[in-house]
Amino acid sequence: RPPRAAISRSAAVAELPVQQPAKTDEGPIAVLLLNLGGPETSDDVEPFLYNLFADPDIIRLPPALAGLQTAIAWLVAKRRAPKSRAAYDSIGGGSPILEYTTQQARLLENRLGPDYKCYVAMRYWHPFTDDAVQKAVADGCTSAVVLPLYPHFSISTTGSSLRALLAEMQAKAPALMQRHTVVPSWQGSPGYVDVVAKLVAEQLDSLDDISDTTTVLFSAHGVPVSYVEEAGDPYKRHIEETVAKVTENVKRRRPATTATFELSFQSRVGPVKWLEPYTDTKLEEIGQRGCDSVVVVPISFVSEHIETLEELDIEYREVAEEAGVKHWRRVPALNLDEDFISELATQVRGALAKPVVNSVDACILNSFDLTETPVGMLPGVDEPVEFVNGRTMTVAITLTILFELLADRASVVGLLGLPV
Ligand SMILES: C=CC1=C(C)c2cc3[nH]c(cc4nc(cc5[nH]c(cc1n2)c(C)c5CCC(=O)O)C(CCC(=O)O)=C4C)c(C)c3C=C
Ligand SMILES: [Fe+2]
Repeated sequence: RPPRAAISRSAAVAELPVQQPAKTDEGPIAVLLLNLGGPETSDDVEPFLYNLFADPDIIRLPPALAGLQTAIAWLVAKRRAPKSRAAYDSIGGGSPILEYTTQQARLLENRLGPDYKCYVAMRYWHPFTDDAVQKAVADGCTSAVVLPLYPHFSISTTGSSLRALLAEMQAKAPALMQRHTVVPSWQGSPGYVDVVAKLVAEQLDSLDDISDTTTVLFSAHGVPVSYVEEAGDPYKRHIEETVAKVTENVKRRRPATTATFELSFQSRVGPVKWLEPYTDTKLEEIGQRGCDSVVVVPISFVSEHIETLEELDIEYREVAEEAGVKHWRRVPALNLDEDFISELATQVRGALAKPVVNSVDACILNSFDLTETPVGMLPGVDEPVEFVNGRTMTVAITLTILFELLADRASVVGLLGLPV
């Protein structure tokens, strides 16, 4: 993959929009809030996982295996579903991500006023990107601001969502295609840093009379190391920027604090190497070195969901306590915090005051070229890929069932390096 400076807009998208979105007599400005989505019920878990693993920006297969993407997604979703379902069951059967995102959209719309309408566009579960775009068109919106609810750019999150959005706008929303601007990432925005620091300081205060050996542990969702080292994903750099700025801000707010500040990565899936240190290993180390209190900060998430409510609050809390941590605090996600909603409004208004950044440029700014054939897709137009996928799916399902019958399947997924 070429270094960032070498990537330029391809001729195919040279005519993409440079028009600033604006309220027109025809309709309000759409604010498209991009997020991942999550299953609402136990029955949704497997199809949700299928949608996620069928995304070539999530499982980046070598070109030789590209035609197997859907079959592999089917296999991996099927195998992961029981574990995943149990996790969702432990937090009430589904993810609260839609509820929080819908409320965030409503509060943001109130904050922005009548010239704007906010729409939730989820990547892997309802309401999908196409639902959001269709709604905006039906409401008469002729321009849009695209705001990913991911402060840090990753190929696997914002990149993937922008790919889906671009395809949808190109096919069905020419006006929005002509007139949209994107906030590519907002990892260092003063308003964002400030609201996270405020929430961290509140948790530190709750430990004031109890402990003087506190570690503030920022825990970010991980990505495979290959995303950063081979594909040039800026995600790790973005996370590190936020952590440095929040740490500085907390120290300014609480100059007497003796806490130490560290970073780790959670939610690893599958056998490949992900960004390290892993949060569970880090928590063990913190307990073992005699630190008796920990403040965990879910740094890459803007609302509560499975990774905060189950992985951090249940699984990792237990790991920490077994390692000797006596006082566990978890900073809430940003959720409906008023300062956070103000920050979202600042991002929308800021985007309108700056030169237009269309979906392709937003990715190029982050070393990711949306106009290239995604890894995991065959070069060329979509149809042959679909055709190959359909055929190979049948063959692969048959092979999989044979494998299931004849072998320990862990060795099958291990061989392919797939997530389960
Ligand atoms: C916030 C940043 C996120 C990054 C980066 C990310 C990368 C990434 N995720 C997976 C695999 C899974 N993610 C799952 C759920 C999930 N992930 C994020 C965020 C990021 N993912 C969110 C907001 C959610 C939704 C949570 C919910 O409440 O529903 C899941 C499903 C849950 C599970 O079974 O663990 C999987 C699987 C990969 C492979 C990846 C990078 C390549
Ligand atoms: Fe994830």
